[in-house]
Amino acid sequence: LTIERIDLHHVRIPLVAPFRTSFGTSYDRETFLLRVVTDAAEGWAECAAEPDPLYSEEWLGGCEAVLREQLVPRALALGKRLTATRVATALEPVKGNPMAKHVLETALLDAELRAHGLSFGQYLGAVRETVPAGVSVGIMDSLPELVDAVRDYLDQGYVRIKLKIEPGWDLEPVRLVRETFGDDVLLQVDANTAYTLADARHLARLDDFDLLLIEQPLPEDDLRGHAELARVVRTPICLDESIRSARDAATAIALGACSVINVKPARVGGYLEARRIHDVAHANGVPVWCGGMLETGIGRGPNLALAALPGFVLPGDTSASSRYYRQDLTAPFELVDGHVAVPTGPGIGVDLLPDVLAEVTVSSSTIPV
Ligand SMILES: CC(=O)N[C@@H](Cc1ccc2ccccc2c1)C(=O)O
Ligand SMILES: [Mg+2]
Repeated sequence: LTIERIDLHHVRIPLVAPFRTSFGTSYDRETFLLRVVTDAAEGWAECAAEPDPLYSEEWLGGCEAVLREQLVPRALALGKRLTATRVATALEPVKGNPMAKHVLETALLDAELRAHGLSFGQYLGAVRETVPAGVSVGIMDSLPELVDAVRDYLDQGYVRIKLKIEPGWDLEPVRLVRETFGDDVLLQVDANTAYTLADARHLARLDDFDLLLIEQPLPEDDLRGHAELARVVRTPICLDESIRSARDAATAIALGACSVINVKPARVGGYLEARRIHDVAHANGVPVWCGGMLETGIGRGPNLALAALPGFVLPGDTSASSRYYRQDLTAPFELVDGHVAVPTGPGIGVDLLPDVLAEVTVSSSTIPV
């Protein structure tokens, strides 16, 4: 492939409802889409970062700068030899910055696969045509509002409920959801690093509620703490922010820091590394599931292809478009009998709706190639 043009489309899309986590509240999704025009086809990808570095150390301004100054020049240096796999290798000398790497690698992979008429599912090794969808429920202003939200999602058919928790909003909401909706609902929690090892005995009280897992209770760099916690808490520990690579996955598994992994391509630098994490976990008998970052259809499409790999045995956060957006940037992903269909078209298998993109675009810019 030869890169002919790269442009960024900064978008701001209102969320259907505020989304509150232990690290903040979002009222709309602000991000950029990267379009790469090559001699063979065009590719698109969505940056998962937010305006502020609260989920991880990356943020939109930083992603754009590192793409312009570091990543795109290294991809261009490949000239005609450029392929998505070669770009992934060319970007390795650049430390960190996985979300910035993910958006460039994914756009190039989209272009490459479209040129070959291959879908992400075919390329990654999908074994299913639909995947069961879970839903991530934010921290609410009151318990009744939480119950209403969970009831609505269950009525829509979501097969798993994930509750965001933080100190002061954990045991009560979990107990109320369990009491209200019964023991059969698949239920898990996500703390986004909000606790410390000093909270171990408190977190162990969640064992009464038969949760599938407790996601990222401790800081992302506290593998030892998660391993200690796993000795006190019976509920399986799942890591999200702590796992940046297949090597991190191997380390966390070996240390007993987790027994489930939330795989997010944007957090690990792209789909190639995400598949390696799947392979490492699968080889160790550790279940994985596909996490989400409030993606529009541009990011949701390839995530669904990943979620269809054999080791993705737990419902992911691959919710329908309507979970976050009244109007998605692509044809909406719908929940049908608790499942969402894996795109079958070439590349990411979705196409932007130009008028919707125009409506939510704040600005566009070009990266010199
Ligand atoms: C679906 C889900 O819970 N995702 C992340 C948290 C997250 C990620 C990115 C976000 C961007 C804007 C607002 C909230 C966000 C929450 C998680 O699993 O930890
Ligand atoms: Mg998480």
